[in-house]
Amino acid sequence: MENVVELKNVAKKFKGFAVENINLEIKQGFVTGFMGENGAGKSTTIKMILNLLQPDAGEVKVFGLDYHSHEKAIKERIGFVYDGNVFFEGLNLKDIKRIVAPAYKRWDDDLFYKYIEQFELPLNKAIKTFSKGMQMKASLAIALSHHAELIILDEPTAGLDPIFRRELLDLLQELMVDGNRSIFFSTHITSDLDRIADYLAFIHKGELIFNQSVHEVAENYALVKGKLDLLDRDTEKAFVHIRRASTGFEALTDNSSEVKKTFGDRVVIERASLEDIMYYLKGGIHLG
Ligand SMILES: Nc1ncnc2c1ncn2[C@@H]1O[C@H](COP(=O)(O)OP(=O)(O)OP(=O)(O)O)[C@@H](O)[C@H]1O
Repeated sequence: MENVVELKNVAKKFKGFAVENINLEIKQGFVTGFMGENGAGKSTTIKMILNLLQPDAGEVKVFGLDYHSHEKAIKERIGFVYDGNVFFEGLNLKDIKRIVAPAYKRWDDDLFYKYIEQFELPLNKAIKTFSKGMQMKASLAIALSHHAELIILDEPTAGLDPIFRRELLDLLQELMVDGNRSIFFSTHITSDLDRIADYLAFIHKGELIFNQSVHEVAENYALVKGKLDLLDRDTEKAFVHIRRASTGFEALTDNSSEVKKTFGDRVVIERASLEDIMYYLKGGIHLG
């Protein structure tokens, strides 16, 4: 399987925060959800993938190419979608198209108008009058009109109402029918990930905790409940984080089969939702 993005040992240090030793592969032809709590380092990582921020160490490759010698070729093939002031906000979509289109070799006017119609976006109204959702759609229409193979979205659904959110997710899923397109999107809304992600990358305090298919995550991670006397220095190693109460413990494991082997039916093993995983990892020091 080919990777559209490869980060090798990537690091970036800010005052009081660091993204460290990130090894991340984004698979071609799939939707990868990038999850992590506020301030975990999602935007920082995305900016490094887009070359908007240079890593202090490590290597970033997109489509197997590096920015050093292939910046233009890479950027032609990426669409970055977010709801900020991407465009001059006094301009309307017609003006923006006039400015943006010549920058892309593969710009497709017909496709642009098709998406404008599909997204019900006004061509002649200033972008500043657009709602958050409309801005997101405008940005997506532009990314799609230059046939971007890799679409990167930074928190595309944050601040959108539930209906719009669902519409956007459906749309992203439709885009995948095309074949070799890849989508990478960051979010902390776990239901969005449940809905469309094939792979999940999880970042916590600047460290990539895992990057697995949704099936692997469902297989490996589990919530385990049992009596306190089952825990000791050795058995605790099976858990990522443990919560103790007088009535017993509840813990998250990233190695469900090992827990089954160690504890058998002396514990109750339940499916861990993505929210459970985020919650436990957030509260957790890394054991084991
Ligand atoms: N240019 C910068 N200079 C200094 N610190 C920065 C800079 N950019 C980001 N940071 C810090 O890095 C940390 C991670 O920020 P980042 O935006 O990557 O998180 P995030 O996971 O995208 O969070 P959120 O979900 O809240 O958007 C934060 O503590 C932020 O203050």
